Amino acid sequence: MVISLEDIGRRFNREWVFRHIDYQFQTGQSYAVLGPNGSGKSTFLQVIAASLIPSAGHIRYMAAEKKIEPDSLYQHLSLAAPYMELIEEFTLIEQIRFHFALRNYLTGFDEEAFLELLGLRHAKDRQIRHFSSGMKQRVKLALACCSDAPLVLLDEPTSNLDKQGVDWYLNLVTETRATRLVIVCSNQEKEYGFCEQVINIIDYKL
Ligand SMILES: Nc1ncnc2c1ncn2[C@@H]1O[C@H](COP(=O)(O)OP(=O)(O)OP(=O)(O)O)[C@@H](O)[C@H]1O
Repeated sequence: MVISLEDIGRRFNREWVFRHIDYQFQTGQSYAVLGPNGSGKSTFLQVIAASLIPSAGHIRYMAAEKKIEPDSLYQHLSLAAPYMELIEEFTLIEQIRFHFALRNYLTGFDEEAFLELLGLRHAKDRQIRHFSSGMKQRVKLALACCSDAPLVLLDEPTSNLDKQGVDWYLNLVTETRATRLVIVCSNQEKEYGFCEQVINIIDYKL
């Protein structure tokens, strides 16, 4: 997959969050989008995900040499973000089965391998609403990384994770990021150290 940004910007009312970004994202590379709180990382990720329209410029998506329209980009991406909710009424196994009824597993995964990797087998019949925030974060990350999508977007991936959870996340990404395009929004080195490319959103303020 290739994502090309041509002079894109996004503003809310009169205030530009970022402007004049020319950039190209390519499969096989991982990218970190950095910046302090409120600098615009999540806004940028939502523009990449085509859930927010850029206020200026153009964004183009290509996969397997075919153009993808922004309206159908959702079929090619998976996302884990603080503003993305799990279905609290479902048990874990219901959540997993619901998700993978709509998306395919990444090659090499099935329900058994997914449960093994998630490490929450003991809680598979517990409702998500009774999960701790760290357990929910693990579920979100595993669903995003183990879905068969060429584009993986991770916003603040280690929020609510303890040291063991951070190590688990780093293993998950290492196991699943080959041959995909991964974009991580972060302000913590521990969660993006594996990224080959870095974008500082504060470089695009004016
Ligand atoms: N829907 C919206 N309407 C108006 N302003 C918004 C909206 N969404 C975000 N903003 C503003 O855009 C700016 C960037 O916010 P954003 O959430 O993208 O930052 P961030 O870098 O992801 O922050 P954090 O690290 O705290 O998550 C902030 O000033 C925020 O108030």
